[in-house]
Amino acid sequence: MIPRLPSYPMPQPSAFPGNRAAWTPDPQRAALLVHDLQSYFLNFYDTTQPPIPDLIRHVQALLDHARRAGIPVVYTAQPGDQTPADRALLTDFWGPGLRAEDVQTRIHPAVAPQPGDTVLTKWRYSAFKRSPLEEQLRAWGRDQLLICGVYAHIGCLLTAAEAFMLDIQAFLIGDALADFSEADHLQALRYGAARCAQVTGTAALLSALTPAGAGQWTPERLRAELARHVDLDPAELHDDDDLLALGLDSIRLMVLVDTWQADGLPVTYADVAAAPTLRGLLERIGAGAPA
Ligand SMILES: O=C(O)C1=CC=C[C@H](O)[C@H]1O
Ligand SMILES: CC(=O)C(=O)O
Repeated sequence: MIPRLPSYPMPQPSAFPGNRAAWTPDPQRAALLVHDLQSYFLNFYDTTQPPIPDLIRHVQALLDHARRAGIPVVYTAQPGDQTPADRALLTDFWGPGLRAEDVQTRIHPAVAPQPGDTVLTKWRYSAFKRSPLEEQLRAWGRDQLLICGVYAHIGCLLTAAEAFMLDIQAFLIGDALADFSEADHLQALRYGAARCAQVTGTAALLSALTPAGAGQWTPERLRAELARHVDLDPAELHDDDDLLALGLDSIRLMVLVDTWQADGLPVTYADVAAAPTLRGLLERIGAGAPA
């Protein structure tokens, strides 16, 4: 009952509507919602064509950052073979829905849940309906919901609207959504920005979620700082050298971790002790492999 969905260019932040609210995403208040990115819903697109590759790439970036920053990740996924009683009026609009086959119900493998993520069963357009989402957010002490996934003008927008009515600040990540058409996508963003949500883009959101000091710890600065503490010239410190074996003592390591944490880096002493190399540290803070 869902039509074949056309390719259209992923809306760019320059085309996003102006926001009525002025909410600031906060890594201590936010949870990331990956909305219904199941193969069933994506397979109505040619997933090799826009907007899907951008959608997947942006959701991957959001997931990587959220998991590194300790922002809870929540997925919603509809069950297959829903009974008529469970599905109720959805059947009148969308037919019987997903079959209970992994090839339909699975979250797209490129953005699959990982240990520590939360996966909620989705029963209605809004992710809050017949779900513990609200209770879970309250339990986490989080009142911001960062929304990505499909479909923008249906479940993503209505979840944002219900969040708004629950006094939860909803952020529609405009270039990490997909919809039935470009017009539907843009209309969802316009409605959200004007009535119930903050519209943002992936890059701007990730920047806003990255504490100010974090960007100061470039790979080069980290290499120089670590080399200094093991009496080496930076060029002599190799990416996979064991820093503890080179003489970095535990007290010094704790001081370094305190400094990095104060600058907003999502790194703990245990992280470094588990992978005491420059490469391990850079991967942990999301700076990728050393230059
Ligand atoms: O089959 C369904 O349940 C649906 C199809 C398309 C969009 C709706 O949000 C979803 O409920
Ligand atoms: C995909 C879907 O279930 C929704 O948009 O609500």
